[in-house]
Amino acid sequence: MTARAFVPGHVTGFFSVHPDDDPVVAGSRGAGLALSDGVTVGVEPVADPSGRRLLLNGRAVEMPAVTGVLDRLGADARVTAETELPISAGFGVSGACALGTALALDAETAGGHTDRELVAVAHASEVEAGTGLGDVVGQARGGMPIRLEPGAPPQGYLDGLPARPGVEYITFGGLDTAEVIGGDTEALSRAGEAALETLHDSPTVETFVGASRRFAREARLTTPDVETAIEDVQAAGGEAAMAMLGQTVFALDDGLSRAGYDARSCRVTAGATLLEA
Ligand SMILES: Nc1ncnc2c1ncn2[C@@H]1O[C@H](COP(=O)(O)OP(=O)(O)OP(=O)(O)O)[C@@H](O)[C@H]1O
Ligand SMILES: CC(C)(CO)[C@@H](O)C(=O)[O-]
Repeated sequence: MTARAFVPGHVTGFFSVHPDDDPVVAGSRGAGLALSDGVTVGVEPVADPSGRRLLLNGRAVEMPAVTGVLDRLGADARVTAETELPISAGFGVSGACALGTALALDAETAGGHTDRELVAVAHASEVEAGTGLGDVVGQARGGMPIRLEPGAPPQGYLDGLPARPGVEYITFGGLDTAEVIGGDTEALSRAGEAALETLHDSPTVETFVGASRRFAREARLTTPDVETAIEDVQAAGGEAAMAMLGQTVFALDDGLSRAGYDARSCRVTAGATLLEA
């Protein structure tokens, strides 16, 4: 029997970058959505490092965030990840694989870690890999996480919006997260901090989407396809913004399909959890 965990996809609407020498403390502030479209991760312990594999939708891939989790937990395993989400398109698939591996591995090996410790292991591995800063803590919390302080708890501190809206999304292509967060992030972070202030002053779903839309433009991250889709959704009376960090647009409720797009539909959902055997 292999232990399995479900980790929601996580779309960040806006963020600021907060580096630190300690990868548990480093991270981002910002806000996002945990989605019912996510990643189901199974682990099967193996005898030694030569047996380590990550199969993503059946294909052998490299994901340093997952390798980091195995290293930190001192374990060797064959990891299988199944997802309907696009990779590198702003859904935190690597964070989901890291967190799912940590949760399932602990269950499989009766490893004796607490939730908080496993979240810290996955967060630190994701930060070191350079593939995310805030997805893991958002995926662990679920709902509409607001990351008030960067890093994994107890340094990191989250609140959230209690709303659970329907969400649609469409992807026009990927963006290299490591390239963006490894580059000059000063202007981006200023825009992210301003967006967090805006949401703090008016903590509603509509403010979240509006502040995210403004952030994407101020940070100069939108592409022509993304801009057009956002404008089309607004013209049809809906609310949409860009998913960080991908060429992806998300909309509230049926905003994209009402604007004529062939979008995928899901919901805001609860945080990561082990699945029944
Ligand atoms: N087919 C693939 N395309 C892109 N990346 C892949 C693929 N297979 C495996 N990977 C690995 O998956 C990880 C993708 O991380 P990346 O941060 O770009 O995307 P993500 O986790 O889906 O989320 P986000 O876009 O929200 O940052 C990398 O570690 C990369 O090496
Ligand atoms: C950097 C990031 C946008 C990548 O998905 C995310 O991890 C976040 O919000 O910190």
